[in-house]
Amino acid sequence: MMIKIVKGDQIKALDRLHLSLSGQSSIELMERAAQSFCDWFIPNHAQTEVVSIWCGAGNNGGDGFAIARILSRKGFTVEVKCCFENSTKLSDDAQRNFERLPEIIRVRPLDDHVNKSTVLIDAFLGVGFRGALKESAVEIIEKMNRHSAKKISVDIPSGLPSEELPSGAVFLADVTVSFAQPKLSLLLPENEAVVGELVVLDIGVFLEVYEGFDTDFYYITRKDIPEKHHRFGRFSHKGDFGKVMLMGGSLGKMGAILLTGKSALRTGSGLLQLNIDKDQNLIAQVGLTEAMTTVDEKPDLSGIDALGIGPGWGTENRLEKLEYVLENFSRGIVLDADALNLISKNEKLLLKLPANTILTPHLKEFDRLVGSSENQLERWQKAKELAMELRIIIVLKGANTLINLPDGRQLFNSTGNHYMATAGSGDVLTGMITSFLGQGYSPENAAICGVYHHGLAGEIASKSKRRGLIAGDLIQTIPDTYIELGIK
Ligand SMILES: NC(=O)C1=CN([C@@H]2O[C@H](COP(=O)(O)OP(=O)(O)OC[C@H]3O[C@@H](n4cnc5c(N)ncnc54)[C@H](OP(=O)(O)O)[C@@H]3O)[C@@H](O)[C@H]2O)[C@@H](O)CC1
Ligand SMILES: Nc1ncnc2c1ncn2[C@@H]1O[C@H](COP(=O)(O)OP(=O)(O)O)[C@@H](O)[C@H]1O
Ligand SMILES: [K+]
Repeated sequence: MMIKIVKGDQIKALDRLHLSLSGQSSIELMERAAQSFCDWFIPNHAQTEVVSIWCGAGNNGGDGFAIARILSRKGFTVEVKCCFENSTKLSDDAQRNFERLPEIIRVRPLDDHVNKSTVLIDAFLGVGFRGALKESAVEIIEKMNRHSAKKISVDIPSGLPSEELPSGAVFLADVTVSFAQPKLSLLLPENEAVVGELVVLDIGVFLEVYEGFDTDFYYITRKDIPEKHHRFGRFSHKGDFGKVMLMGGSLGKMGAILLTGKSALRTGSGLLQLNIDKDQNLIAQVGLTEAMTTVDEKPDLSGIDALGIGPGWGTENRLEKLEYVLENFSRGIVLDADALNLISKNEKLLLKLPANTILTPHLKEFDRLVGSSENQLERWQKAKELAMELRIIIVLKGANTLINLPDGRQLFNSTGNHYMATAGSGDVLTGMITSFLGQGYSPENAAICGVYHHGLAGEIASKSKRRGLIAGDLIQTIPDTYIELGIK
């Protein structure tokens, strides 16, 4: 069961369902949210001198009061800024946490001046924000934005609607710490300057409660992954781990297909065959000693469990070969890079794609396939429609890669970071997804596991490599992702 991205105006109903199933009270859930926030905050902000928490009258403000109490008890100097006229306006749970503020915390009324703080926490407006901002709220948001402190939003930046772009003043966060599930607007690239870094914290909402909510958007988390993996036994042999063929590379671009090949092997493929141009054979054989090569225009596809096509391939004189493959192989295909560009130039190929073919376009490749979009919401919609129409899987790459399934579900990935925006990173992903297909995973699970492990490899590798991360580091780190997830 995967977390759904429930709409902002349904979150109250989601909470109620969780509370009735879990027997928890709403104030306990708020405490859990505040505690999760502090568990994330404390190790990351040990040097902070003053934390200024701007609290509204609703439950977002309630979270802020609870966070203030917890941080103060942990030794932080905390001040609370009241972003409401008087405390009679507070929601019940906000009121209770307001009353529990320790005396040591300085509580400043709306019109009071604010200290120079090192961190400003925005607990003014959360998912309860509706309609146009009141003038008084605009002023508060502008005041917060003028502050030079590091800015962190609780749940969602104040003034940002849950599913759209902001239409007026909005808090500009360096980091947004969202509870239970990311709100859809936090995943829009257009909102990057508003949201900053995105952190999503598990606050223990029961997975069962998501079932009744109507949305096609899901969020892939760590919990979803282990059960999707195959188990291999003591007597497993290399045939069980699958035989994959990769087609790609061309003069000057052999690196791409070698990266894809190494990635497939590191992901666990038992046998790898590279189908490359004859004059590049030596490079392939030397570059990847574990692989076999073929140079046939129409290679023998019998016995192949999965095919990955496109990295470094070029589009010149490839059409016939791609048609040959699409007509003669349907066991599991991943199309990337130049295979996608070839389709863009020959749209009729789209109709030849076997059901469940996996396409892995980045935004530009996707736009070349279907035409440009005004914004990301429109692009997501087009990806969903195309996946449904052709019964294929479209992996729309980027931060929070979106997997579009033939049944209309759209799954956002939660792993990865911007250090992965480096040449060849996509080639590595193609190798991983093809490898999982070859190991007998369903196309849906191959896409999910590929995307999740790829992002996780990026997270692990970037701990020591940061902006020096290269695609080869991702490949070397793939085995660590299995260790991290406890998968044998
Ligand atoms: N499971 C979870 O996710 C959990 C969620 N939790 C937390 O609850 C939060 C949601 O709380 P919520 O529903 O009380 O609403 P919230 O965001 O505080 O906003 C209400 C305030 O906004 C104001 N306001 C509204 N529109 C406005 C406008 N246009 N212009 C100006 N003001 C406007 C409105 O004022 P009013 O209109 O009533 O005068 C009222 O004061 C959620 O984001 C998360 O932080 C956790 O505690 C527990 C687990
Ligand atoms: N900012 C980012 N956050 C997370 N992942 C990213 C980010 N930028 C790129 N990636 C990932 O890196 C990969 C880049 O793929 P692609 O653009 O095809 O690279 P290349 O063509 O160089 O191989 C994709 O899997 C994408 O999801
Ligand atoms: K907020």
